[in-house]
Amino acid sequence: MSSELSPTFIAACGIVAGIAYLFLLVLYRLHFHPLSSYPGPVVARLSDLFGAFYAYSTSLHLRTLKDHDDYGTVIRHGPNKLVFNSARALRDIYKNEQILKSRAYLVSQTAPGVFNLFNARDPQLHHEKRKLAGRFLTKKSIEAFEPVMMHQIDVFIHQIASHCDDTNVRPVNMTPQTKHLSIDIMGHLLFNYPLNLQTESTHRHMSYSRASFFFNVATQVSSLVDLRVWTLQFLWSMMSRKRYVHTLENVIRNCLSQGQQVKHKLLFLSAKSAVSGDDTDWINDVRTEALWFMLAGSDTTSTLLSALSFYLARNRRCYQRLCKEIRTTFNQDSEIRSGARLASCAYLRACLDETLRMTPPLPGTLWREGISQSSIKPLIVDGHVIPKGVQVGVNTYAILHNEEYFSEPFTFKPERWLEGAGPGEANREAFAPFSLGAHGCLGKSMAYLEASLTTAKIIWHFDFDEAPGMLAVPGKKGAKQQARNSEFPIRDSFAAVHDGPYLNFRRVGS
Ligand code: HEM
Repeated sequence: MSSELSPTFIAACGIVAGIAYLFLLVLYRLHFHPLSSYPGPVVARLSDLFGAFYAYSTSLHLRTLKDHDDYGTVIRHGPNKLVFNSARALRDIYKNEQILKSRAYLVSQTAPGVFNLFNARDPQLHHEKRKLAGRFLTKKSIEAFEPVMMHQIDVFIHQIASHCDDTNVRPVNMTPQTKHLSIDIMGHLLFNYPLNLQTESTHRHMSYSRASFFFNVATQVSSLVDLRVWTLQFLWSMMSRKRYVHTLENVIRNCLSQGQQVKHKLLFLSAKSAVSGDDTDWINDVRTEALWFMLAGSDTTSTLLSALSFYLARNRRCYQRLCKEIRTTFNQDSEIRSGARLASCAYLRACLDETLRMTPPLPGTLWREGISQSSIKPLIVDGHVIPKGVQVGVNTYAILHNEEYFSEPFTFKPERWLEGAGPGEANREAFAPFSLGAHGCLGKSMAYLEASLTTAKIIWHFDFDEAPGMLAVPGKKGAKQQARNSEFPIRDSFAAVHDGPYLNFRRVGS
């Protein structure tokens, strides 16, 4: 008899060992894991692939809302993940110095050891980067930038006007229109560079980046970070990254060739001070920052503007009230700018906030985890002691539809944001579409200004309503559910993805 084991025997042992391992893992995760007492879908309690699947199908926000309805305020949405649905958890997680962005954010690294503002987890490094970038988003800097932004908004108004002259009335698809506007504005903010998506087709590929989709799928499986190959550099080289990155690189090189003054403008994206035209490291550094900055500042504002136009087209009472406010506050187009008059438009601000509530541009769960060294003080979220290594978060879409904080959450009611709104008043403590704390949105003031000016100008120049039969409803199950609830249909790709609405515009008084 041969002493060697047969390959069949080895394979059989391997299979048995594999099955035994899986069986023990299932047993452990369901019954002995520190989070085993938390409710949630069985598949989510067993594997991160649950989140990855729903992220892939771009409906994770809807699934999370449903799971809160089915299982309660705190749910287990991965073997090591808890999602909360309370205002207290928002504060405990996002305004907590003991908490960092989850390691999962590192999937957006383009090379080991290279970090940008978005994925810098080290508090010191993040603070330094935020300080550099923040200099260009202070109140004073935004005021100085306003004329440039205004010029782009005027181009936008001109584009809409070209759709409604007497001989050529065509519906406007607000999604690409607002994307082109917001990317053009970001091009000027970051590089003082005219990308001109509004008027030319050359750079329009920039409005189709799939970076945030891959980021969203990958961050659901945080163990992928350990593989280090799962970086967006790798993913983008497979997908559309090349064109986007090349465009950014060309823009940066072009700016550098224009001289020292422009270099200083660009410097805010890099902590390095020595800059020369052929400094490849510096260019890579700036490019990595610029990529996420660009996405952060353009996809989001475009969602806000598209969704608001959808809600106004569908809710005519709100539309009439906003028209009255804008057309009585401003006597002419040139009066529409930042200042006391714009600030007095309380209903405009209420419409923006209600849109951000119903259609948050970043609708998902922003994962965080405790600092690993903080072993002395246990991490507590909404009264729950969080074991080490567990990721926590509040799902933005779910909390903004939580009936406890916002009555009739699927109804567009800007009035809930007005002072003295009474019993139905919105709960501001549960309102964080820009997130909170050290990693909260750096461009919040700019986003409100851009959206306020654009909306005020649209309303001042045009009347609009939805183009018959054309209002976009992408054919996804989740989107249908939203449409039933009279919501602007979005897909969750970290940043919201959408199409439409299609609107018919007429010049006021015509
Ligand atoms: C309606 C518009 C916007 C919304 C709803 C929004 C929302 C957010 C949210 C939720 C975050 C946190 C992301 C996370 O924790 O992973 C964030 C971060 C950020 N946003 Fe915005 N944003 C908007 C517009 C803008 C604009 C216009 C800019 C730039 C001009 C901008 C720049 C940034 C930056 C730089 C960060 C990273 C901050 C940090 O990590 O310290 N955002 N934004």
